[in-house]
Amino acid sequence: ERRSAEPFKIKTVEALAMLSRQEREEALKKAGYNTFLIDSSDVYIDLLTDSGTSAMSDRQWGALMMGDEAYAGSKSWKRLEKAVRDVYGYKHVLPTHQGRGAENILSQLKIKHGDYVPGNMYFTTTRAHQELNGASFVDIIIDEAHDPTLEHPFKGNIDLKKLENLIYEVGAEKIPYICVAVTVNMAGGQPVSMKNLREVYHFCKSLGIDVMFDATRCVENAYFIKEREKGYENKSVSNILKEMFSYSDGCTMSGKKDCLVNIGGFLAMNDDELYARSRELVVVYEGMPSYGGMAGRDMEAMAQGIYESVDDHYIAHRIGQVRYLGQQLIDQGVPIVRPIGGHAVYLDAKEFLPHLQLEEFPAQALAAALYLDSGVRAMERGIVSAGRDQKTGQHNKPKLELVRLTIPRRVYTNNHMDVAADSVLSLFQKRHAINGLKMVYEPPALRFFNARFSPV
Ligand SMILES: CC1=C(O)/C(=C\N=C(/Cc2ccc(O)c(F)c2)C(=O)O)C(COP(=O)(O)O)=CN1
Repeated sequence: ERRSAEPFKIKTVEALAMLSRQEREEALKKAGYNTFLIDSSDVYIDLLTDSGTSAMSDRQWGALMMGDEAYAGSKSWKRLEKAVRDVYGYKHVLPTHQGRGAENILSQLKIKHGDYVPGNMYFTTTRAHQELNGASFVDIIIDEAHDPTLEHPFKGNIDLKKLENLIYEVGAEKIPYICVAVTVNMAGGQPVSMKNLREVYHFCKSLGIDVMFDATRCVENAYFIKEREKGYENKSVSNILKEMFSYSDGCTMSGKKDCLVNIGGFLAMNDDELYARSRELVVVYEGMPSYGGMAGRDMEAMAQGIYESVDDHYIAHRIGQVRYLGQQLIDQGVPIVRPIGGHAVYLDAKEFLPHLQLEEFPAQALAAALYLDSGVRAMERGIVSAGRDQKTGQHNKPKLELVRLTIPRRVYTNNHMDVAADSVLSLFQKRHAINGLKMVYEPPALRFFNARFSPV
């Protein structure tokens, strides 16, 4: 089969930091063995996140010059509003500075104290806003999602039985909406099938429960439906996306991922009343409903990015590059979450470092070892990120103890993927020599951002 290449060429480059091992050791110590605290200037290949780190296109950079910075009624807002309606199909949209801006407004408007918000696996900021408004998050993802080795094509699916049980237990009136993440970040960038979206939507509507998507990586989800779900192989990604969103009442969106921008987001919905109330809160938290925490130029870039994100050649390459890295590791027997996700390759740190207890923070230790070995920066997505149980104060112990190698969009070449793969492989061969960490500073909330560790 003929090999393929990027559907774009490079026009601008940024020099990367080529540090010595000694310099990396110093940087790691300074960062308290927490990759979040390493300076970007000390990072060679930055796989911490795909959030806000993607490359913009020439048309997006050009659009910046068109930014209409009018305080009200900005032309740039009109273009962004049209792009959201065109691509996602919602009636109403409100701009926010990024995803959690939308989560804040939605949670405040929809949640009453004592409510339950079921969803397919937690996400840190999403759950934080639900809890801040008095709700309890309830995980209703299928059991398979918690097994990193299972090759289920749609691990992000919702278990309707779990949803029914929760409704039976607490009553539909205690469930203001369910949050459907497309794809599921903490499960390894795993998609939800169209069949599941359709079933969940019709079931919830029959009980008067709203369905709100966390749409952050929805184009990647659409691509997996095209690849894996019968009847969609000949549909365009933009076509599949429109159908996906028809099974929702609204969504929060972090534009920093699939919308190909460095800042931006939105809250969208079909309900007029929710829209009217959201407009008021946007003024309180984000600015006018015609800029929502973004400059006009940011809105231009995001409008253009939304259209580019559903280009079939672009998304095929994007998913293909993540798969290119993941497959190399699978071929060498390195334990990673299967199937390979849409935006990242997730190392199964529990399998990788079976000699470490969870309390020695295996994923944190592996991410630190990876940076030291090659300057590749990854993100801990395990017991540290899971934080402590609000009631017992004990560590939450998620089944998945992962190191996320997150691939920014249109930034790195496959040579960078090879460097990352070689580094992971080299550590895998010496995995027994990797020691655990102890937490020497634990912040009170969302500890993973600022916690500090030292080698045991
Ligand atoms: C599925 C989903 C996200 O992935 C997401 C963000 N994601 C990040 C950044 C991040 C966020 C929280 C962390 O604990 C973290 F360590 C990393 C990420 O890297 O994956 C947001 C929030 O969107 P905002 O970032 O635009 O506000 C909502 N929903």
